Amino acid sequence: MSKQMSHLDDIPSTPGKFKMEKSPFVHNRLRWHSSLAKLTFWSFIFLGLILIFFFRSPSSNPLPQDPSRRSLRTYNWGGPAWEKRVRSSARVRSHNGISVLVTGAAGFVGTHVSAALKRRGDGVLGLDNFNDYYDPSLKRARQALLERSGVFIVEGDINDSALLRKLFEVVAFTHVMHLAAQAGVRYAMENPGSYVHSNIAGLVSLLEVCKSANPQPAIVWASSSSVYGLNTKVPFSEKDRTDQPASLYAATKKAGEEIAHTYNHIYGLSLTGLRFFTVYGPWGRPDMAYFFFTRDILKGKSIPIFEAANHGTVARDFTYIDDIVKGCLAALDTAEKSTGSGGKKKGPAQLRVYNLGNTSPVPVSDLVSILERLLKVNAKRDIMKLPRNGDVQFTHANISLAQRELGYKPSTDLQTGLKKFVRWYLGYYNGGKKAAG
Ligand SMILES: O=C(O)[C@H]1O[C@H](OP(=O)(O)OP(=O)(O)OC[C@H]2O[C@@H](n3ccc(=O)[nH]c3=O)[C@H](O)[C@@H]2O)[C@H](O)[C@@H](O)[C@H]1O
Repeated sequence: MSKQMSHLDDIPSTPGKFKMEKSPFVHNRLRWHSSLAKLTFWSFIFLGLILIFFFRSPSSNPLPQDPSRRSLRTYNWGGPAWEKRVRSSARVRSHNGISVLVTGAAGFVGTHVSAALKRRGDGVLGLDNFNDYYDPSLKRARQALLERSGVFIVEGDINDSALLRKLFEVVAFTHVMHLAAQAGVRYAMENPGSYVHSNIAGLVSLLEVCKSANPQPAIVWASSSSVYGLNTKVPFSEKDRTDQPASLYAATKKAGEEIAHTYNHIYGLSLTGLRFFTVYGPWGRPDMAYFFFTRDILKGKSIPIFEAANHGTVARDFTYIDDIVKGCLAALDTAEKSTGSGGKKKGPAQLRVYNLGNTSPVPVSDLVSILERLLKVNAKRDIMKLPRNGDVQFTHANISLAQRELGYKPSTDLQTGLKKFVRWYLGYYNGGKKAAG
């Protein structure tokens, strides 16, 4: 009995399914068949699970656990009709105009820059992956807006090198305005992979294609004020250290600046990084404080207002979108040509970094007071300690370099800019009745 028990214990089966025989041969065969049946059964289950996962997955990305895969959908592109739209959108319509590929064109800054370029007769082609970091319907509305002015946005990811190569095959872009990125300082703790995917891998993917393009385009791209990290000397100057980022977002933007240096050095790509300081305005990003404060004040929800240690003020050098757009266009207009060709450097090329800020930081509590006045609603203020999740206490740009070399001169104060934002917000969300998501 005890022997039989030990055999039974050996057989990985549901009791009662097998009639146990005494013969060791029959017994062994049974064991063999049973193991085979088990193996087949589990193989089918395993295969089934793989297939279910595969078909539920929006792409065949081999990194299914990677949270950044959100944006790696498969996109439809190519074909004669598609190429025609690409060409027509990128066609220069003014004397001395430039032809620009704008990545992140359905984003906040991307939409405004694309529209401004198109208005002055430049050729503009947009590229955007329409990911769902925030409400994609807002991105679709921006797309519709651009479409009406003749800007086509290709749906695709900057990590798709085949798509990028195709775009450069169809159009000889003179410039790339690279604004596609994973933004937001606090979200980096929730989804770090998406920052590496867009801000590092995506940037390299784009630069790889640009370096091989013939002619190579000049590239202007969005860095961030967050590269100044924990610096305490203000205002922040381009000469200051940028080696103590407070968030992974900041670290990826800083990495971008170093990557830009490398591509400039090895391949002769002309590269200009713009350090944006908390850009706000109509068609803005719902993940930013001024935007969701507006939504929550209107809803009567309390809003968390951060405060530094010992009731220290948290402040930002809020910069209005129209000023940023002027800075972007000036950077494109002053960008020198890349010097390489066929993937080889032919001579030194331009490498620049500029602060694009407003030079007048405003405490976050003042931002809330302005919103209260504009919305005619009192906010329910929930003062809380500045969390250690990526935020820095203050930002303040020294813009003298951009002033000197780009003619950059911001002219919109926070009160005026927020007035325009609130007007847009109330119109877009139907008088505040349809709240932002
Ligand atoms: O310049 C940049 O490079 C970055 O600007 C922006 O980051 P930030 O300056 O952090 O903007 P934003 O989140 O609107 O917080 C504004 C203020 O509200 C405070 N804040 C925020 C949230 C909250 O719940 N409470 C609060 O007080 C908060 O402490 C802060 O003082 C872009 O999002 C980022 O993508 C990048 O481009």
